[in-house]
Amino acid sequence: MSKHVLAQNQYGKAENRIVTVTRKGNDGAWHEIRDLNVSVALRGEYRDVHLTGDNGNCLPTDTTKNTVYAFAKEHGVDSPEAFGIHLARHFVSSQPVIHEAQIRIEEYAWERISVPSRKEQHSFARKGQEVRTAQITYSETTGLQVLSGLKELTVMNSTNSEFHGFIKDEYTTLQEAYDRILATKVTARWANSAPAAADPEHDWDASYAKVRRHMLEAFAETYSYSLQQTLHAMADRVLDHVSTVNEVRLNLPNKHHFLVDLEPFGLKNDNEVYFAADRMYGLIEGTVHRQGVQPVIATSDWITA
Ligand SMILES: O=c1[nH]c(=O)c2[nH]c(=O)[nH]c2[nH]1
Repeated sequence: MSKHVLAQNQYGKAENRIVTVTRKGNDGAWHEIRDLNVSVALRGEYRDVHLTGDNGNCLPTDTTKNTVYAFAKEHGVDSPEAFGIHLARHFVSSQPVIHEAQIRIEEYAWERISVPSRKEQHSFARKGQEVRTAQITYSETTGLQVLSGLKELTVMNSTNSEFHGFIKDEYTTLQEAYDRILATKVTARWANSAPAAADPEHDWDASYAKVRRHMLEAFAETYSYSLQQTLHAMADRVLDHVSTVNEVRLNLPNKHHFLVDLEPFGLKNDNEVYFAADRMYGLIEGTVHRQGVQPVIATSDWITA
């Protein structure tokens, strides 16, 4: 027996990253997403667990994690508050040794990328995190070089993404995917032409907005067989539509969303509940430029998801 006093204690699985996709409309083509970070803390009769090694009162943190995902399917996520109330009540009412449950939730806000030509809506951009960048170099010999860009622009397609037909060697375990979430945090740089850089009337805000719009529309409209293909489509679209841009470089971390297996709880996961992994991640990088133009954007920057 310890001569010291065990005071406040609590435990549970923290930071369960969960994305839900709800399909609406007759054909289910209108998607709504919720993106949550859910932490569970349980308080109750845990003296023995701490003092004697008897785990008879211990509901595993792994179970609390499973409960979060199963409840997202069973009850849906109407709001962080309603979802948290379901969970907190459940833990306290289902186990006599649990006297209090605290659920902490962060919700990340997304806005729809509206593509006027399209009725299905499954493309989103994370709100309010994007950073615009610019790098200007002036040399006596070579003149002005203006690189524009953005970073921290997180986007998601909740369907229209597949990945299959890849090499399978003795270490390959990845399953082929025929309907997956495609999400990435875009870092983009683009090189502006010398005449644009030298033009005192050049409207930099307008060209930024135009590049951004074409990248987002290409992301939303491309039916993707790989993030590499999406990367190329985004850069290509910018070069097609913005004549003052000569080169586009994109760094696209593949922000993986894994379908949660709900079968052990008797629930079918019809592409509705995902685990949003923050690492490790695939990192897809590439430059696309106009014919005859020498690429100038550095390829060695260290970009993280
Ligand atoms: O779009 C993708 N490109 C890849 O190269 C890749 N590799 C992987 O495991 N998943 C994916 N997805």
